[in-house]
Amino acid sequence: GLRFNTGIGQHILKNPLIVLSMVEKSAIKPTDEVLEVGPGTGNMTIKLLEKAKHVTAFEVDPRMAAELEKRVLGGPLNHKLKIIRGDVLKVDELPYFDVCVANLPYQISSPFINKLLIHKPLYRCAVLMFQQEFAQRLVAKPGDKLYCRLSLNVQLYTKVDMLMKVGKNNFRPPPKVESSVVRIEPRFPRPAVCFQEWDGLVRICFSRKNKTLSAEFRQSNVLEMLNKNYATFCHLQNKPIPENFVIKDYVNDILTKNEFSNKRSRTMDVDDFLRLLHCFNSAGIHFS
Ligand SMILES: C[S@@+](CC[C@H](N)C(=O)[O-])C[C@H]1O[C@@H](n2cnc3c(N)ncnc32)[C@H](O)[C@@H]1O
Repeated sequence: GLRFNTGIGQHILKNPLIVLSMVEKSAIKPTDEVLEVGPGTGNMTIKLLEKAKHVTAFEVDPRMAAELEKRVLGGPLNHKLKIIRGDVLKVDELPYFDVCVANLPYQISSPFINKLLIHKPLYRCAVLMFQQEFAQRLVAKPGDKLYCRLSLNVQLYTKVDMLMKVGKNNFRPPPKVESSVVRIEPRFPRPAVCFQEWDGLVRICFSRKNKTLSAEFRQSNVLEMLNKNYATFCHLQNKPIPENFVIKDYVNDILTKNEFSNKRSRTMDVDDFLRLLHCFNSAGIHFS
């Protein structure tokens, strides 16, 4: 048998009920193009192929890719499968897909989510397995202990739901921590916000997340950056920087005027952050 390399997240789902449940939750139609990341030996791939029109599977381990190929070769599902041998993170853009289903290697959770967030073509949903705590951060709401920058970035572009917890003994070899499956559905229309600006703001607001916004924006490194960006902004607009301009007071005025100074980032939702970003940007304050 194959030896599993846990260094690249090889924990094979051995419980067929979990595989079936993930496939069922993804509600694949016979016309769907499916993207799978890390098919491994193909336990889930076979089920996806039975439901979908076509499956594209990225697999970085050539031994696994060979195993999967052997499994479908000569069978009725073979023509529906395209195996891409390589690292899914190394492609500039993900291929087109209607549904993405993956028992992801945990090492690539964050970078893969980021790839999904910048993926512009509209897809129906992604049903993904993560480490439990990572999944809880994705779905966390304002006030929750795990609410963080990741929650906001994901919830800006998508609606995320927790589907099920999956104990470690459903995998071979069992990982160290529990897992969870989430369902991600892109928001339509896609919010028309500059992601660099958005993420720049959220990053500052969560740098000391239990403080008030006015405290977050009193940090000298933050003020220095905003001052530099403001100078660039004025230069690009061909406007002189106002005489006696003090970034600290300017930022504080914006926060106060818009009733944000005493708010705390951990209680603010996506719409609050969008409004805050708009207040700053329309006053010439930029985060990227
Ligand atoms: C958690 S296993 C899942 C295997 C199978 N889908 C299952 O559920 O039983 C993760 C798989 O992803 C592959 N993998 C790891 N990093 C990858 C990457 N960057 N791109 C593509 N595949 C990767 C591993 O070789 C492994 O087969």
